[in-house]
Amino acid sequence: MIGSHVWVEDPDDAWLDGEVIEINGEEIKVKCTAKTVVAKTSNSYPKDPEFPECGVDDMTKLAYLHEPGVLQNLKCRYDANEIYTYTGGILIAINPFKRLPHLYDIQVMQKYKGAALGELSPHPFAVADSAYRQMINEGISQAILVSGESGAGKTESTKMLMRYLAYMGGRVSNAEERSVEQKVLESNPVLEAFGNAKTVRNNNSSRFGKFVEIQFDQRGRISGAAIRTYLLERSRVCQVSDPERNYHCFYMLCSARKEDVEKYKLGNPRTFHYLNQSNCIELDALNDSEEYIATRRAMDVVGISEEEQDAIFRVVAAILHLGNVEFSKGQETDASEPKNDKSRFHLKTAAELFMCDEKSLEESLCKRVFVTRDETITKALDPNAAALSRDALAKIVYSKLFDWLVEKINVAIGQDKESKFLIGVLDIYGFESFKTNSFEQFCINLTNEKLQQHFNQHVFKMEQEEYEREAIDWSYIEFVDNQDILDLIEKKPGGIIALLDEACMFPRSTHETFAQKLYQTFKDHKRFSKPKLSRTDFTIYHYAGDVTYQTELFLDKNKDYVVPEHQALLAASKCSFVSSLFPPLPEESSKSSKFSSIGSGFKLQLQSLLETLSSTEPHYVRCVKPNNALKPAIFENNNVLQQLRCGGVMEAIRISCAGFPSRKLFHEFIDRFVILAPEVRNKSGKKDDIAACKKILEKSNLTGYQIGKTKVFLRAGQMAELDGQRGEILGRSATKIQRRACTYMCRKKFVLLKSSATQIQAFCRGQMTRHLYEGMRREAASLKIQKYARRFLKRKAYNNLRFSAISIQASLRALSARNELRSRKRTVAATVIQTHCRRKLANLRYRRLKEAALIIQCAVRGSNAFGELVKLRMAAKETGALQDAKDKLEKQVKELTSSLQLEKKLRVGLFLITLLEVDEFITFPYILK
Ligand SMILES: Nc1ncnc2c1ncn2[C@@H]1O[C@H](COP(=O)(O)OP(=O)(O)OP(=O)(O)O)[C@@H](O)[C@H]1O
Repeated sequence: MIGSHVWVEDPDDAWLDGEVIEINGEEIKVKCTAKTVVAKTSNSYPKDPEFPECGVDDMTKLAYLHEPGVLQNLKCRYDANEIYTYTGGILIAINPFKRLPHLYDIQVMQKYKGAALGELSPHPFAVADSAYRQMINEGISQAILVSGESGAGKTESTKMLMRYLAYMGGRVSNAEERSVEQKVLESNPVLEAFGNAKTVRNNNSSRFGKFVEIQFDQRGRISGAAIRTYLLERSRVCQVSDPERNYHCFYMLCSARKEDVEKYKLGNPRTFHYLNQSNCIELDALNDSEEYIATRRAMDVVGISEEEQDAIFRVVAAILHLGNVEFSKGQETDASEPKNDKSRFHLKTAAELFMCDEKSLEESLCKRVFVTRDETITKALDPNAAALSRDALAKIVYSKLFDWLVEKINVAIGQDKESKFLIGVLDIYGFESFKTNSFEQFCINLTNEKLQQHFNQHVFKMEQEEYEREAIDWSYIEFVDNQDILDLIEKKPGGIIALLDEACMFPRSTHETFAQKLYQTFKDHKRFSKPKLSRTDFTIYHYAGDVTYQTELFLDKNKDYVVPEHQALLAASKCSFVSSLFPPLPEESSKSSKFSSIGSGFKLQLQSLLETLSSTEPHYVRCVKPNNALKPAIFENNNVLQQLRCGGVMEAIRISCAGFPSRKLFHEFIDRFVILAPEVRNKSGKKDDIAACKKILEKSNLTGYQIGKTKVFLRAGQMAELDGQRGEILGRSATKIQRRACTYMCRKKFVLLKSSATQIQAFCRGQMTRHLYEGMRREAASLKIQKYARRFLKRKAYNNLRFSAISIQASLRALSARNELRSRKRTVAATVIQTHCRRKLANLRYRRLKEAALIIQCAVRGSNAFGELVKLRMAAKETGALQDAKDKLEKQVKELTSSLQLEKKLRVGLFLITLLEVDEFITFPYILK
């Protein structure tokens, strides 16, 4: 319809959404954001107008379930850092390529503990929890299969699953002895150092498959564990393409502490042929010297002794030196010998490190011994063959070393043979299709075909078989069965592996003859083809896509036999560790064919793995790599879609939604959901069971379910719906029980508190009364004391006052007596003084009077004399008798005054002068003489 919104296919972006602007018969024109696209109506899908902004956490909840809808959902969740999404029971994990620590901390684990799958956001913890609970509740072993292409995040997801299982089933370990789960988790760095390498697809790619089996005891506690590894990529030891790296341990050892580097005669990794074939030596995010220390620490933890560690790294160093031994033509025809001194040095060092004989090492590389019925022939190898022999030795030693490590870790962890259940976690390489695909890809893809079949069987095939068995009404759901591909590869006789083994056993076979044989045998097989332009390649139409394999190295890589010369050489090593890697072969196998097939061995390993898996309840985690740049926040639609298709996720969604993904046996169903219709309880018999199930389903208002012969079949989401209703009722009941329990407990507490309170009160009151009484007593006592004190004080004050009064009186009396005495004395004294004074005054007056009388007398006499004098003077003057008169006067004055004091003399003088107006000049000299 014009104006409606649809999804249309696009070669670049897989799916584009836009508005229909034109319809021409079978074709529609759609206006998308960046361009206008013309597409077939059949290739377009309607867009959900009410698509939730943050998507849905389970694809089966999508209203419009189609490829673009799934993609849109994953993309919008990925953009919001929601990297996990369910597809029914499958967990899709999209690699965030950035750390999201908040998703994995201990609080998150606590949250997921016991929560039903789907109750919380999708998470590996939820998958692990569901597996753990199923194991405990139903007593069935579980398996969690983690798959995805290289770099999709399988190993990281596996670590999360293991951490959660360790959290749930872990024991409290003491400080000295580490628990099983700790040992399992701590063995990771060792396995990663020796089994991981940088590839184009992943900087820390596991180059081996891993199945960790965690064993539990009856009580659900971890009691043991075992690690099984699959098909380590051996060729990497001697062949590295740019920009990849060899196994991490080689670079770590070259960056080890100085004394180790010197001990193993190592140095710059670029000087070693096995490392310098690629330009990539260092990794940004990986510090090799720190990793070396971490690896040694992890080795300590898993119980690898110091001597063993030394031997392990000696072997690693020996491999590097071995790789530097080059060969040139020897003196004999077709013979070879170490090329130069440098090669000889490395050969000698390798022999020293392996602790074997140098000459024997050289011979084991440059010669082959053939034992025929009649004689033993020694054949020299040409330089090329010698180099191949050298590489074969390096590879076999490394792979034996890796196997030894795995075995050692297993011994250190310890298995519980008595264990009742297990949870296996499978972290195995995903489907691979490169430009050149060799034997490794062939084996890896076989694994994925096998696992896909397991998945098919579980999700689809068993589903359909069950529907038929249960005789329920279902429309036939087609699914892609890959049994024919498995037959093509592993059928015995006649499958590709069988033909390869055959070719390996015929000395004259080459990869060309092998390819021809394949073409002949499978020319009509619909899953096999011969590429037109190639004479030795073959293509298999795998479930996940077509892969063309190059057969060149198939024969070599399939041969898993230790060259007897190498075996003999290293078995004779003086180092017990090295010789233990090559224990003597049993008589039989050394006599019979030296060949054993890696392909067949691997096939058997897979068979055993699948047997284990089929005895477990599987859970699936599909890891998806959103881009090839290994960068965060880039979501490449085409890339993701391809992986979803390969992982069978799209098919699973389709089937899951179309069929009945949830089912339960009647009694299980009733046990679980009887709470929804309690009235059906206590009825027995099959008929009753069916009626009870129907009743429960009716009451829960579900439609579209089916009742089989023994089970109830539910459509996608219905189990969750029932669980939700059950949860609600249980929740309500729990609240009721809680309420009762709370009331009971509160009451009990209350009564206890009340009686305690009464007791306390009584006690307090008693105490208080006593205190009061004592207080009062104390008060009374204090009043008495006060009274006495007051009395005492009053008395004391009275006494003081009395005493003071007496003393004052006494002192006053004394004072007045004294004063009286004094006044009397003073009166007497005054009288005496008065008398004395009067006497003195009288005396004085008398004297003065006397003096005055005298003076007056004098004066009178003087004036008389003076008068006489004046008369005399005048007479003298007249008579001349003045002088006589004068003398006379003077004499008289002298006489008069001589007895006088100076003052009186002066007064007389003055008197004379003033009264008598005597010339002072005359008077004074006389007077004063
Ligand atoms: N959940 C995650 N959170 C953060 N980073 C992750 C997560 N999952 C994966 N990665 C990143 O992606 C890288 C590749 O992941 P991982 O090694 O688990 O891939 P893989 O699928 O095991 O690859 P291979 O098959 O090559 O071993 C990790 O080194 C890590 O950087």
